[in-house]
Amino acid sequence: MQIRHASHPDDVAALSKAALRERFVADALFVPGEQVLVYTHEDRMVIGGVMPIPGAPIELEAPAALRSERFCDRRELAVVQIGTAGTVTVDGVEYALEHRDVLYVGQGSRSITFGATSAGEAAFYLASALSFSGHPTTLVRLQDALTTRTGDAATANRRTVHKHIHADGVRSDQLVLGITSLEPGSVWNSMPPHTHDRRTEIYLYFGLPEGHRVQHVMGEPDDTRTLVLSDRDAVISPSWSVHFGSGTTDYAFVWVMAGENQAFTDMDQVAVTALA
Ligand SMILES: O=C(O)C(=O)C[C@H](O)C(=O)CO
Ligand SMILES: [Zn+2]
Repeated sequence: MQIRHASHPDDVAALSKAALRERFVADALFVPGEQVLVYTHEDRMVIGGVMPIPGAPIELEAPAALRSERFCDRRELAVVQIGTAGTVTVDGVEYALEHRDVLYVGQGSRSITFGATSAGEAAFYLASALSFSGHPTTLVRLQDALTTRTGDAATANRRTVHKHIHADGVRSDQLVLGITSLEPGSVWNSMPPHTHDRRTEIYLYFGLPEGHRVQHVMGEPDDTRTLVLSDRDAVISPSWSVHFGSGTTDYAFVWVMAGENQAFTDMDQVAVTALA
């Protein structure tokens, strides 16, 4: 498991592009037949990718750095299907996840196994935070997520926000998670920009066609840096950082937060004219 240390905003200005990526970007998460995990000390979140292949299920292992017998001994976990089909079996109960379905796995779950079928690619994105309550494991299908449309085509940011795990939905201790999709012709996500000092947020961009990129903006509002991201790259936003970006075409992203509260609206918006 890769380890990313927590960061101070003053560090960011002096970092080279390569060092900025090493601190905040997680790429190559999706490797056929493997489990790839990244631990960030920002709110002790873990993200990762698991890509089983048909006939070779993968059981989630607790990396040594967690010092726990099982992954969910002290953690809750969200599993997002960004491929097309596959199964997650939690303590003997099998859940079939289609594209953009999310499985919330409660703390205390013992055995978590990822499987693929011949029906399509199984690409599971994992996001986890500390938890001690043992909330029930629950499947949230895309069509059951809380759905809102926001933004404006005139400013190229018309998008649909699906909230799968949130304060008024599936119960969790920390995780708040959803999927946002840009409409054709719209490219700017998360406008107007914002920070939320009480939560870390991680984006995983996906659905970005070959030959396209997202220019992701991070940093304190008055001292931003950009990162050019590819399909299936994740980027960690510490609580002090804005997190927005523009693609060379439309795309989608999984956003997941953990921290002090689960209040989606607890954010400090930043006027575009205040960015530097
Ligand atoms: O497009 C958006 O707006 C978002 O998806 C915003 C994220 O959900 C977010 O940053 C929540 O804090
Ligand atoms: Zn946010």
